[in-house]
Amino acid sequence: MTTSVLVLNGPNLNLLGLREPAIYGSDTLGDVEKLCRATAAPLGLDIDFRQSNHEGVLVDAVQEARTAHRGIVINPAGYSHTSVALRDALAAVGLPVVEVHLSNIHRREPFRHHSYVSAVADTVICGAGAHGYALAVTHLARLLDHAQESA
Ligand SMILES: O=C(O)[C@]1(O)C=C(c2cccc(Sc3ccccc3)c2)[C@@H](O)[C@H](O)C1
Repeated sequence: MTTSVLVLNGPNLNLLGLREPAIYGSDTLGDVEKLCRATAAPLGLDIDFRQSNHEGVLVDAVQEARTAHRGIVINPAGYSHTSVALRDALAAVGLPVVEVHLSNIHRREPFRHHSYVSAVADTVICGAGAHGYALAVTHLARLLDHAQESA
């Protein structure tokens, strides 16, 4: 049975690759999606890859994942630093969560150093660019394998 995971992307990531390549790299979000799918397939994972600029749409996607998916990779983008609602949704669904940031948020402006999501994430990966998504998918598979072992 194939295991399905949600890869959820926050605001403005649909514009990825167009500007600030020194910070976010030159990959587009489409490139990131292809990388996630190529990483997931040999691990027996299916990917539901989504992006929204709207906080409520992201909250709805997290809530839907409770019954539709086994785990979540999330780049909350700007909502990392502001959204208690997104944090609460992730805590409520009780799925394994890997938070990913393309940039090293701890080496940027102070307002980016805190993420509300990190307090409810199992793992946080930041500063590895698009490769961070491959690391996140790989690690989520490991978390799920462990969950199966302990079940
Ligand atoms: O590093 C990240 O992935 C991050 O999550 C992503 C963010 C982000 C914010 C706005 C746009 C983009 S992508 C982009 C960058 C430049 C031009 C167009 C799109 C990413 C930041 O809000 C976060 O602080 C950090």
